[in-house]
Amino acid sequence: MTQSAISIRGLEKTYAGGKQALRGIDLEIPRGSMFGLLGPNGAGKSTMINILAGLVNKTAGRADIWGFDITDHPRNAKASIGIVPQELVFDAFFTPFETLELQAGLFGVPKAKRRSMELLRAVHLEDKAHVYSRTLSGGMKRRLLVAKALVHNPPVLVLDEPTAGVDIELRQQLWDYVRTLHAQGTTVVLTTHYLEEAEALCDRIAIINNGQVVANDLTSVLLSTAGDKKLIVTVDRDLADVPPGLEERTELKGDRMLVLTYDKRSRNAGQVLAAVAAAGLGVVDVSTQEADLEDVFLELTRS
Ligand SMILES: Nc1ncnc2c1ncn2[C@@H]1O[C@H](COP(=O)(O)OP(=O)(O)OP(=O)(O)O)[C@@H](O)[C@H]1O
Repeated sequence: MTQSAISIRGLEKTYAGGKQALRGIDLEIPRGSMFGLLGPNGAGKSTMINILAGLVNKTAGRADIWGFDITDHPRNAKASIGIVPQELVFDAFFTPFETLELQAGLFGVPKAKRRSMELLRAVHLEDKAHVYSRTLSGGMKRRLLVAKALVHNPPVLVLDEPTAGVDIELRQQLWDYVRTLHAQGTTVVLTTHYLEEAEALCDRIAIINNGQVVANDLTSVLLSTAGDKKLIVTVDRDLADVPPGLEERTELKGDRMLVLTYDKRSRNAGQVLAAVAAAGLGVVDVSTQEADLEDVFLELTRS
C-alpha cells in the first residue's frame, strides 16, 4: 500500500469533443498534508478532482486514493475521500440535518455512527439544522457542503474553490475549521484562485497549467525558487524619469522612489545599488520585497 493520500500517475483526460484537459498528470499528495492545487482557469483542476470523485472517467493513467485504485476498488476509494464541489448543489427541500442523514445513508454509515448534529455544530449551522436548505445564505450552503463531505469520516478532504463568493468572516471560519480537521489528521487538498490563501494555508503546492503539473514542492521552496526580487529605493532628489543605466524593469513611483525589479539568480542587491549610485543618485532609504506566490505562479504559467 502506498503511503500517499492520493497518488496519480500518467493521468490523461480527453473529453468527447476532443478537448485534452489532462496531459499526463503525475502527483503524490502525502498523507497528513495541507496541499494546494493551483492553476489558471481551464488548467484541468476540476477535471482531476471529478475523476477522483468518480464523476468523470479518465482516458488513461491511474489514480489511487488512500492506496485504493479508483478503477479496481471504487467503493474503497470513494469511502476514503470527501469532496466539497465548486457549485452549490443539493436538494433545497431537505433541511441541513436531513441532507447529512441522507448522505450518510448513501455511504452506508449505520445510524448509531452518524454524527449529523456534531458536524452541523462544527460548521456553525446547529441552529439551522431543521430549516429548508434553500433558505440558507451562500456561505451557510458552502459550510453545509463541507459537513456533507465529511459524513463518512474520510481521511482525505478535497475542497474545490471553497471560498469563491464567501465573505471574509465566513472564509476565516471555514479555514479555522479546515485547520482543525487538518490538525486532527485529515489530509486536506484545496484548489483556490486566492494565492495568498494557498500561501498561508498549504504546506505543499502543485501548480497545474494546460493539463500538466508545472511545479510541485513545499510552499517555502516554491517561494524561494522565484527569481524576481524588488529593491525599493528612495533617492535624494526629484526625478522626472527613470535615469539610464538602471535595471531594465525599473519604475518611478512619485518623484523620488525607484522600484528596481531584478533576477536574484544573476544579480545581487549590491550591484543594483551600485548602478543607482553610478547614475549619480544618493540613496536615502532602501527596502526589499521577496517574490510571493503570485510571482511564482505567473512565472510558471506564462505561456
Ligand atoms: N464536460 C466537458 N466537456 C468538454 N470539455 C470540458 C468539459 N469539462 C471541462 N472541459 C474543458 O477542459 C479544460 C479543463 O477544465 P477544468 O474545468 O478541469 O479546469 P479548471 O482548472 O478546473 O478550471 P476552473 O478553475 O475554471 O474551474 C477546459 O478547457 C474546459 O473547457
